[in-house]
Amino acid sequence: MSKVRVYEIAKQLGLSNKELLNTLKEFDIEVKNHMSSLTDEEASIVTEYYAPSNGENNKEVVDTNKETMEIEDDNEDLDVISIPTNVTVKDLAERLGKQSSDIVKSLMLKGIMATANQEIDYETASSVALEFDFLTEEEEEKDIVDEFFAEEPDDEEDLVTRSPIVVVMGHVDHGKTSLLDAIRESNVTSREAGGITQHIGASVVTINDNDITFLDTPGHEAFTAMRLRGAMATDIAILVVAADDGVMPQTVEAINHAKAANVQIIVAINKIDKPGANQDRVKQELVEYGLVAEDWGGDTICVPVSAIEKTGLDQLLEMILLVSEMEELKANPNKKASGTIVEAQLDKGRGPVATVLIQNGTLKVGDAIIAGTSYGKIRAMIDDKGRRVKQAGPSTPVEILGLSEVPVAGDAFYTAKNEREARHVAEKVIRRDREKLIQNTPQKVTLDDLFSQIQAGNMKELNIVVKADVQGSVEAVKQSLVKLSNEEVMIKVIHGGVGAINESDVMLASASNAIIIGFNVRPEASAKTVAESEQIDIRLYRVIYNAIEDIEAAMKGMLDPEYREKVIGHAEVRQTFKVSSVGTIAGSYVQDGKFTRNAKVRLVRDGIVIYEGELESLKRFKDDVKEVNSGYECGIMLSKFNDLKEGDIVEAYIMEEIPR
Ligand SMILES: Nc1nc2c(ncn2[C@@H]2O[C@H](COP(=O)(O)OP(=O)(O)OP(=O)(O)O)[C@@H](O)[C@H]2O)c(=O)[nH]1
Repeated sequence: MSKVRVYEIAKQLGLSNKELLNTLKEFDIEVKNHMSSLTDEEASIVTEYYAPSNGENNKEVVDTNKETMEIEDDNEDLDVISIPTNVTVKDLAERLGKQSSDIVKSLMLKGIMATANQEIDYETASSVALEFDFLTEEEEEKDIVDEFFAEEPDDEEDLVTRSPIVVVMGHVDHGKTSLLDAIRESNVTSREAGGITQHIGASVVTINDNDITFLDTPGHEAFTAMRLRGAMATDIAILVVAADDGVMPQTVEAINHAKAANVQIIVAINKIDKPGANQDRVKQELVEYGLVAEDWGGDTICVPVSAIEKTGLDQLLEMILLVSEMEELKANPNKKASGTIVEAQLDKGRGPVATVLIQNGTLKVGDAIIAGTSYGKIRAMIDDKGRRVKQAGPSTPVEILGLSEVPVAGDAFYTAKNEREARHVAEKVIRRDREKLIQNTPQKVTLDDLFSQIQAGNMKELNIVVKADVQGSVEAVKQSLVKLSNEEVMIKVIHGGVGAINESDVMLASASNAIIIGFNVRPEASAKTVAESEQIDIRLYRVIYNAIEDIEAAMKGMLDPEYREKVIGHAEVRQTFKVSSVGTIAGSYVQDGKFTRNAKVRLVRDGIVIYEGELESLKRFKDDVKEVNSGYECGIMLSKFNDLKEGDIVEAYIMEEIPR
């Protein structure tokens, strides 16, 4: 029985595939799509249906039928390609082996204007393909991003032991950097001369033929930043505690961070060479935090060391190996590599440079990788000893060149089949990120919507710019704010400075999606304009406590100021008159907005607020008035404040209810 395809008959009858498919349905002829075949009998049913009723035309129908069958023979030569439900003109062109311009032209003839990057639907794509003698079938829809990132579990027999990845944490000045340096140096001298360590963000130390990978950035901040991005790149945390100082606030933080991340802790009791060193006190204090030393009956390994005198280092390294052996750290070196970006920056000469830590598989020069929205083919790889390498296996850190842009530290990286796939996935990720952003973050972060953003998982880091009248306040605010960080959101003061809030503060806030907090300072006029257009939340306070309270409340979704101040005008003091028994009257000029008698006011001198209160009186010439508009002069007296000077700015504001 000969067969003919639906689209062929549609073409013969001058119908769209859809129309014909509908008709077939009416005749109860079951077909899946326009690629489906019809029997002669089925074909003649529809051709007859569409044929004019006179005899001549009937003959034509028969002829048509014949011609259709001839076409079928031609079909044997036609290639079939699969295309997705929605395909870009460019992608279709690639699949057809044509130029995008050929497709654009063909679409144009159909009355469809489309650019190379525009998507067209399956029907349209299919009709274009036909013109280039290609039959199409619809590709099953798959989320290529999900599919790409879905990792296949490894078979037990493919797994081999890998070396541990270690981070050093502890309180400031307890010797994290010194200890790392000492470990690296002692390791270098044990090798032949010339093995100079290259700073790539992580380094490999060898002891008794076993490797240990150390992340170079000490401290739990970097570690937590990575963890917040979902990267779990460390196996063991070395908690450095100075024997002369004991457990301090950041020691406790480090313990908590390591515990939260389920990372094994090894305690290095450092500075044992110092006269005030007291190891027992350290062990005693650690008990409070659930770390009981082995010689005290617990299971926490404590190693006494001196980074300065380089004692205890080998023992520490051996303990790391012991713990990693117990942990049975494994990976499969025989597959495409995946891991974490440890560090990344833009190098003037070499372009985007990133240090990656391979966690599974083997990375090779020439591999195409994707990390966040960055992708590319690896041009070169350099290890921590500064040597060029061709490939790197699990637990190895290498610096790589060849990425399209600088990835974010903490991002995971994956290997693609080729550069084309890497680009394709990156583009999809970018598009998806953008859609997500548009969907979930209609605007920049504000304290009012902080809670909902945290809940939606969009906010993992609240960036803050702090401006204050004196350096002391900047520091105080910084410290108290950072302490508010919790499991869900990390508060980061990205910039702190003295003086009025200026345009560059706002630009910085905009670029880093930050909010601005000001203490006893005001935004400059230009900063305000930019802040409005960029939708940057600027919060002004006179008391640090209030700021802490607000942010804390916002993080819990309980921010309550139902009123928000609205600045209604500014006036510049041009002349002052002292009137005995009354006080100082400021002859002022309303620069913008207006002044109303019942408005609240603040006096700003060089961007610093020096008074906040009420208007004592508002006059035009000798008369009391209810309001003065911009462009007019007026006399202003402040309630219980007389220290007005020429050039001061009086800001008028009202408290306005904000709709929730
Ligand atoms: N006596 C003695 N001093 C040490 C030892 N280890 C570090 N120090 C000193 O302690 C100070 C702080 O050491 P760092 O290595 O900078 O400490 P850190 O923990 O990395 O400090 P931050 O990076 O600022 O958090 C330096 O002056 C070191 O010389 C030690 O074993 N013995």
